[in-house]
Amino acid sequence: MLLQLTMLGTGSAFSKSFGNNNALLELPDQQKLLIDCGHTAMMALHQLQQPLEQLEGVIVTHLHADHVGGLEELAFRRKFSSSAKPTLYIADTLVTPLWEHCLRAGLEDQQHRSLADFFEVQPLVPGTPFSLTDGLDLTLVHTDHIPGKDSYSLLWNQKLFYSADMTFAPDLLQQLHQEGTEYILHECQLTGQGAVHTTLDELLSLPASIQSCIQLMHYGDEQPDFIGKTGSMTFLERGQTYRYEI
Ligand SMILES: Nc1ccn([C@@H]2O[C@@H]3COP(=O)(O)O[C@H]3[C@H]2O)c(=O)n1
Ligand SMILES: [Zn+2]
Ligand SMILES: [Zn+2]
Repeated sequence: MLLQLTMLGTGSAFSKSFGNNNALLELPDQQKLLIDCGHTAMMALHQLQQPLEQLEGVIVTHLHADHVGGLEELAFRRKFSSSAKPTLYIADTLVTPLWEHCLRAGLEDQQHRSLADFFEVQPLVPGTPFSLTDGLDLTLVHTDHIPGKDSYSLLWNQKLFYSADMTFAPDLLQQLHQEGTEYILHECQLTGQGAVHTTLDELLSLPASIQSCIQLMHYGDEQPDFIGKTGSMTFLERGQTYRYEI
């Protein structure tokens, strides 16, 4: 099964150079899904000349603006075009907070009173594989990010791990590696203490066999200073397409 991932952006939350860390995923059955939809996602799709009408859906990892800030525009533009509602794949724990705390103020009117007026909502049970299409399972893995806020990483067929935002979890990465995960797309804070993110120094402390599986994303604008300083780990780049056999 070949997964094709185009990075809409690879930057940290406040990056001005790399855009929000969001991706366009293309499945073997031609379905196109967004992985997160931050406030720069709509511009990134426009620049890639990717029509919104061709998106089947969006997967949401957690409720920060660099991951959900573009959902209002997506919802409005799909509502007022003739295309079908996009499917929203989201942890069951985040369905109500997404509407009540993020989207309701902008989207609600007398005719549109819930998330289901804009999206086909597909709640996912964290830890339970969900079959997206024949031969492709997505599992949400609850990972630590902001204390008290639910946040999820994505595991595809046990082979590809997409961290989204998380603090360093060496035991999880070790376990995934032992269970056959071949690709780890990991967020990376390049400077400072890793209070709510994983730092480059933490990733560099991992065994070499795990580092060789890692591609770095969600990095700050200082990234050019770190080229050549990440061991065998490479940087994912904005606008580039990557292919993973999983
Ligand atoms: N407790 C917190 C909460 C937020 N933040 C910063 O805000 C950003 C929100 O998006 P992010 O990509 O999760 O990165 C967060 C931190 O930069 C932070 O540094 N500490
Ligand atoms: Zn983020
Ligand atoms: Zn976050």
